[in-house]
Amino acid sequence: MVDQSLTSLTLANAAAAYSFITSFTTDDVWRLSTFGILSFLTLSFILLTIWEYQSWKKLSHIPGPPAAHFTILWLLRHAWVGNLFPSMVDAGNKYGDLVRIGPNLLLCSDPDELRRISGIRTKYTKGPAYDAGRVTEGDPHVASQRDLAKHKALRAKMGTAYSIDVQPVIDRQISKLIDLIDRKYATNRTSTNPTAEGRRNETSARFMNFGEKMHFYALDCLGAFAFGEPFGFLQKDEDINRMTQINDLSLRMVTVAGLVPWLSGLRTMWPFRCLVPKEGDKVGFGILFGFAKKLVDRRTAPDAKPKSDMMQEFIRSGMTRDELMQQVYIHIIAGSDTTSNWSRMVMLCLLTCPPAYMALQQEIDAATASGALSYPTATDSESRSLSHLDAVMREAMRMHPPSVSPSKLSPEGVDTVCGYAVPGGTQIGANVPGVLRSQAVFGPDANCFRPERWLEAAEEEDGYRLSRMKSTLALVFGAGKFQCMGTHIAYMEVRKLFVELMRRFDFAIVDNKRPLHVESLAIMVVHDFNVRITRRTRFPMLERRDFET
Ligand code: HEM
Repeated sequence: MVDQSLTSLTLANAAAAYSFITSFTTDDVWRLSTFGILSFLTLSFILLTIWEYQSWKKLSHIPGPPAAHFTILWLLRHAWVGNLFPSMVDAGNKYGDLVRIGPNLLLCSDPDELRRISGIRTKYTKGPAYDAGRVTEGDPHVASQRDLAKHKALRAKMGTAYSIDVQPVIDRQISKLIDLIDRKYATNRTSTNPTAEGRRNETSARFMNFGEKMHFYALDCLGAFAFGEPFGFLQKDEDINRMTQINDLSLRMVTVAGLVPWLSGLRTMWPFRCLVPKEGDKVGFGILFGFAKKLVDRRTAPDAKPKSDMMQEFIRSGMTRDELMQQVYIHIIAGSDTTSNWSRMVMLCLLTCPPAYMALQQEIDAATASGALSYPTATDSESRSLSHLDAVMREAMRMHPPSVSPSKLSPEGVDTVCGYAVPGGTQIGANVPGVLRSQAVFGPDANCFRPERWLEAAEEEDGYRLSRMKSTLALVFGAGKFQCMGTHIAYMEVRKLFVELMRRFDFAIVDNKRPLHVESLAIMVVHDFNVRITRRTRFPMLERRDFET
């Protein structure tokens, strides 16, 4: 009975509602929907304003470009057009040691603060920008690992691999490069060939893309000391599977994803996941996945013969299969663009500064003549004794750092950075390009490429200035618990390479007006760095037996 009356009541209500709705005219519907949309927009606007105000207020006491207080677009614009490092230097010069460059992003140019932020006992963690460096889902590689405990454990497992002797394999890649240059790109300064055609062939202006060859060299070194064999870039003298080309193209997206961290999350969603490299791709990074899988399968097979490379040490340290695969990715990402950029900038600085070029050549010639440098490749300790080479390498890196580290995340509570209160959860980036132009550390001519500053500082008795210059430059490799693990390897690769290049060849710029094209992203990208190479007569080239073992 009760049920029946309820049903009739509900039906009566529904009928009333229906007749109410059907009594609406088109105008009523139009007015109602306009009202709904306007209310929604007003509410969204109010919430957005409150959110913007709170986010602005949080760091409003820290100076910076006005637009950067409200939006990351200021920084994105500089990154997108490949002008990231110069804009960082400018911001530091204009606004001081701590600058607000985004609603929740600060840029610090004080070397002591940067060392503290990354120090061994720091409570700062890796910020969300590190997610942009992740290659696959699952556990990240060491560089993208943001969990401090997991990061520490992974670094500990990796430690011994970095103490293996990488010198012999680096020597072989240097010899391959020298041989390639000699066979394919170098010409003679003069020729005694009896025919005009012969003379032209021996002296005509061929040129080599130095930037590209440096990438080949760095990748082959990595392949050889990390995974037991070079990738073969130098041997084939070609961009195998367009690896370097696609790498360069992807760096713009990686930089943008580092500045707008939520973009990294999109790669797992449709339709973006279709664009992400995957195993089975015929070109680019996808090839890496297949390579990593095959390599790890081969090296962990029960009948695998142990090798003396880093991978063997990683296996010995008890890494899981996934961790071993991640090692392949991180080494290729961390160790190839960076080192090749350094070599490129050393060459650029030498070519555009004749006194430095001549002084270095004389130093290497004198050491060769006195028997202080071995043949066919000088040892690392012999190369270390070349003080001018050391000064040129450091000065080139100071003027043109190869990369910048992603920003760190401040701990809970309030920290004081450069005298400003910084609330927890704020991202702080290192203005390394700016720090390296510090007049307080490097002198009033810090904007000038002048390797002599390192030699002068080395002559001072107390050693204070030199040690301050060195520790400030070292920030290029990060600091403390986040510091680069391959610093000594990068130094060795570049130092040894330049001894052998400079004693065998002379180099000259091809396009004097624009020697190269640089895109300043989170990692510098270099295009069209063409050089002309002539053989020097003083020093013998290589025999094939010198490197085909
Ligand atoms: C000129 C050459 C190089 C430069 C400028 C450079 C720079 C850097 C920077 C800035 C970081 C991040 C630091 C941070 O998170 O604060 C890093 C991390 C790393 N680099 Fe390098 N790097 C170079 C060469 C290499 C090489 C040759 C290798 C390997 C053979 C390597 C292996 C690593 C690894 C494994 C990490 C991750 C460290 C961690 O997160 O604990 N790097 N590097």
